Amino acid sequence: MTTSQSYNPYENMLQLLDSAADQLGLSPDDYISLRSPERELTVSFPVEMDDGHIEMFTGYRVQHSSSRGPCKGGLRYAPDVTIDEVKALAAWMTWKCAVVNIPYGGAKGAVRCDPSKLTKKELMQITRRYTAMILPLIGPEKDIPAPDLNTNADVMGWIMDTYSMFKGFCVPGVVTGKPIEIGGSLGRREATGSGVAFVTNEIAKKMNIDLTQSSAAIQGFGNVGQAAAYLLNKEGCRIVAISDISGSFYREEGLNIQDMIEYTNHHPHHLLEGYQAPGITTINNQDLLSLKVDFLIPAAKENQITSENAGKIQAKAIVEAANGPTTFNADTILNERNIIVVPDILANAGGVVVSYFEWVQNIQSLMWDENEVNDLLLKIMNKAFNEVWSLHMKYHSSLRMAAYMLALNRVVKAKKMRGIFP
Ligand SMILES: NC(=O)c1ccc[n+]([C@@H]2O[C@H](COP(=O)([O-])OP(=O)(O)OC[C@H]3O[C@@H](n4cnc5c(N)ncnc54)[C@H](O)[C@@H]3O)[C@@H](O)[C@H]2O)c1
Repeated sequence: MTTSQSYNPYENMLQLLDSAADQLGLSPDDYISLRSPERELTVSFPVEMDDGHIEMFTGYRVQHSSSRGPCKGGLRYAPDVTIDEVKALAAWMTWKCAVVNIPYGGAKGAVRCDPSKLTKKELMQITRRYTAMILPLIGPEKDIPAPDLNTNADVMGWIMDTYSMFKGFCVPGVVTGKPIEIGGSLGRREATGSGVAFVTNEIAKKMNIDLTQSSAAIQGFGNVGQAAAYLLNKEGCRIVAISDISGSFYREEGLNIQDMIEYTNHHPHHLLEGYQAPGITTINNQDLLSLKVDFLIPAAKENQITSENAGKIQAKAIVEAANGPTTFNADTILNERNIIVVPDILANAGGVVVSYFEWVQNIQSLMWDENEVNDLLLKIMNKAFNEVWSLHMKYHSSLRMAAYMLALNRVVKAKKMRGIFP
């Protein structure tokens, strides 16, 4: 990872927000309240570990905006997560939900912990206690968590159960990304990757790149990276490089994605660590980012494409599957170098769109089939992509700026219609 000492994701988000507001000709009064989150909660709590000792954990839940509906956003587990990271991620959720025009605001949560060093029981205790601590903030009408880095359907199931125990009845709509058996939606697990594959297809068409003759490098091989790799590969794109936290794997003729997914399924921490196959070489994680490919897909975490490595990128387009992988300064360099960036708030919105479908099914006690889910997902992603593209053409702006303008305009309109309380 390229870590610039001064990098602050929230500052990064504010720079973009101010630029978009400027382009839209908004006055500070129109959007000043969007420069700060509506609510921030920091919690500290003890957990009895398997060996009997007590360990303290810190968690966060930040609600950036509820102007367009209940707050919505993932929960991440990471040892180095900061409140500014969570604040930025919460704001990105507000913009993302507005870009795809679903009736949510933005939120995000985190617990400072390293799941690779925890047993399943410890992870469950942490999740249950964290849920209890943030209980007053969450609920189907208030704020609905979902999976993010290092969290998954199991974690969502424990949150749903803990919340339901406090309420005294089953409340599936309190989280999305749950196991199917307890109210999860068909298609949710692959949804973010499906959206990434969809926008990669669309941008390929705009760039006159034949997807079946194209190549891609993917950083990150978790929930999102795996689904994106699988779907793009299925459509004929050659995935030449994939990395995870354990290393990067390269094969010019293309990697066997199914084999790699199966390998991670059997690894205790779902990693590619030790993966071997004919023709595969290992490369440096940084070198993956500068490979000569059609599409570079960062699907790991924020702050990966920085002013230090943006000049070395050789991909024709970057499709941001991760949240915030590109810094503000790196974005300027990429624009100057005419490298197209499909921004995170559009590219990875498939997950929250199907989370929305899951919530709709939960509150109506309905179950949609997978085709219904996928058809509606593609319809929404298609509309959002075209709206962003139209603004990009109209204002000769980057796709990121166009997406921010689309989102900000929607949120500001909602705020104006509601007025200021009291
Ligand atoms: N899960 C979702 O539905 C969803 C939706 C929208 C956006 N996102 C974003 O997508 C990104 C990935 O989320 P996820 O749910 O797939 O997480 P995950 O924990 O399932 O996977 C993350 C992957 O990134 C790898 N990784 C971490 N640091 C790395 C590094 N320095 N170099 C290379 N690989 C590294 C990990 O080993 C893992 O393979 C995050 O930015 C997340 O916020 C996720």
